[in-house]
Amino acid sequence: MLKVINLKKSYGSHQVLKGINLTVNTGETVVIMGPSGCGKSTLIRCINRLTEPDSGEIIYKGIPVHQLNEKELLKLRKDIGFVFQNFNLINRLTVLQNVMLGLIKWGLKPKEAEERAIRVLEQVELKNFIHSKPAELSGGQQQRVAIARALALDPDLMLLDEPTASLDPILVGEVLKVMEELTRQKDKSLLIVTHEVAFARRVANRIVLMDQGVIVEEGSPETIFKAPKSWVGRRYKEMIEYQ
Ligand SMILES: Nc1ncnc2c1ncn2[C@@H]1O[C@H](COP(=O)(O)OP(=O)(O)OP(=O)(O)O)[C@@H](O)[C@H]1O
Repeated sequence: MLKVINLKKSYGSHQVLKGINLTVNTGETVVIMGPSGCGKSTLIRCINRLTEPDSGEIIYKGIPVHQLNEKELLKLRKDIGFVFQNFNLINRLTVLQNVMLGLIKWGLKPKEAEERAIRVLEQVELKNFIHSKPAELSGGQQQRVAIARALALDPDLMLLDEPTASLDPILVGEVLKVMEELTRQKDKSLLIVTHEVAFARRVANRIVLMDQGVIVEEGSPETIFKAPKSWVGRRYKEMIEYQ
């Protein structure tokens, strides 16, 4: 589904990604973890070129994403959903309109777009809020709208960049629950950046640990959390034991 080869990115003299190699298979849930500032967000944003990598290859379903022009990229982003840390909803539109917007842009008739939007909003348990404005919702609800918006386009790959990072701890669970549902859809591949260790252990097929711009370890949750090889892995093992 996705293959990243020797991806590099620098900001000035700071090399944030130092040659990342990563694959995500069809239907797989891959979780990226690592200390703050190690390059997780930069990596996930480079995959659909919200951030431009300096060099390396990104191959999605055989398409060389690193070589696409703007127009081709827009088309690709329909098939690769992205959920940001801070929701990025449009405040003057209702929840329903926020979800419908992308569908209409992609050519659905308003009626079809509305039906599809309502269906995905039901899926994230927000049916009763479709006519609310984002500002009237809690952070957890807003993030679920953002997930619904990405889901509505029926992407084969979803990239989620710390979707619970800006939430009150009490609201984190409701978003994790929706994400866990997504991992059960066998036709969708997920690449998730998160600090939620217990969640990662439960849903990941594979965990990728990063430190200072490199992948230091990857493997199944059992391997990583039972017998980690890297210091990052050992830290997460301690966190699990402490919980
Ligand atoms: N647009 C930018 N300009 C300059 N430096 C940047 C930019 N974006 C990220 N960086 C730097 O790149 C490094 C990696 O950032 P990144 O956001 O990828 O880390 P992260 O692992 O996702 O961290 P966190 O878990 O805190 O979100 C950091 O040192 C950050 O300051």
